[in-house]
Amino acid sequence: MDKKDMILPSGFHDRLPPQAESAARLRRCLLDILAGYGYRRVEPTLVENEAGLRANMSRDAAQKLLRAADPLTGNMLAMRSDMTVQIARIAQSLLADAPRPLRLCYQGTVVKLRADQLHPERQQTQLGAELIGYNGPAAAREILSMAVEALLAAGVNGITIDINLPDLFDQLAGGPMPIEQGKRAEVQHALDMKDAGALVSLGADEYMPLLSMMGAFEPALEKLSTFDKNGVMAKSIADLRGIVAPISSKVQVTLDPTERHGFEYQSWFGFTIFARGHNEAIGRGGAYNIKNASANGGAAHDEPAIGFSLYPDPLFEKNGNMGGDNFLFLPLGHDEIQGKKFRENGWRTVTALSEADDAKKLGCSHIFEGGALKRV
Ligand SMILES: N[C@@H](Cc1c[nH]c[nH+]1)C(=O)O
Repeated sequence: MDKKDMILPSGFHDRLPPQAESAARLRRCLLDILAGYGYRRVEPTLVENEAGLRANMSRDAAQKLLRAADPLTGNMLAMRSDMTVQIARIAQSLLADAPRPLRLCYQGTVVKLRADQLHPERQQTQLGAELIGYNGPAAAREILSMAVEALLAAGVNGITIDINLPDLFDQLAGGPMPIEQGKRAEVQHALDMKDAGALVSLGADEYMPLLSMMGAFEPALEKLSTFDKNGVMAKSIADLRGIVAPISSKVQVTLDPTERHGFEYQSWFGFTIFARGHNEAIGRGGAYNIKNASANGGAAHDEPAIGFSLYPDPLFEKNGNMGGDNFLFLPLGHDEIQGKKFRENGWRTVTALSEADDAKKLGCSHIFEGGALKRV
């Protein structure tokens, strides 16, 4: 094989020991917490028909799919870039008749078409949970608590949860603080950019206070309730307090009501997860509605759902402890029964296959010699 053919495409990397093992341990630990909360595991396919995958995706996200024509059928195929939309498809088709609320969890690799400077990786691990059939405050509380518990169990430090209200602007603009339809996209963009000048020039001064409402959760929520003169958000504000209560002493919680970055389909509630030492978010979640898929013979109505996805790869890279203190070299002619016992007791045995094998070179910490365990 030509050496240059062995170079991987940009944005793709193999994971080697010890990171690959640390990654497996971390995934197991996160998934065990989700399983403990009654979330059943699903394994969606890596590749789907592009049209099916797009059905629950925004146009923007669909444009970032890595596609290829299927030589068997000529159909356009795509690799998944977000497993949440696959869970939505499964909930509406194969599991349309399963009782609600339906709790599912998943873990797998997702791929995107392009990398950018901020996100150089095109292949990522995605791991998460989705609760389908109800997305009110009680569901939000469960999902958020579970995400935090999983990350804490996995030893992630310095967690910050940023709470967002992705459809807040739509709610206000279509209700108590009207903005004419034709102008909404521009005002929304000004809010997204946190651009006070643009808000003024668009005549949306009323919305200015929203820009300064980000920060520590309680004070920011207090500001939001002062801003909410007519009390239209009073219930949502009380709900948010209830949702955050179980995690507020365990992690840092912030509020950024107008932030929508990365929320492709979430509705009344969203959150972004950060961990100390990582500039990029390590997870995201929120409430959304699964579009009616009755045309495929599935459920005949939109379904509320809520969930979260973690992107734990950066955590693996930092957890690269070789963990090599239990590698035991078994020389030629050792007792195989004894070897089995060692494995049962947690040793990882490396069996000599020829005289040339060397315990030290093979990374072993111990050797079983003359009936005794010795350090290498
Ligand atoms: N899959 C979404 C997060 C999410 C899961 N469930 C609801 N929202 C993302 O990666 O951005």
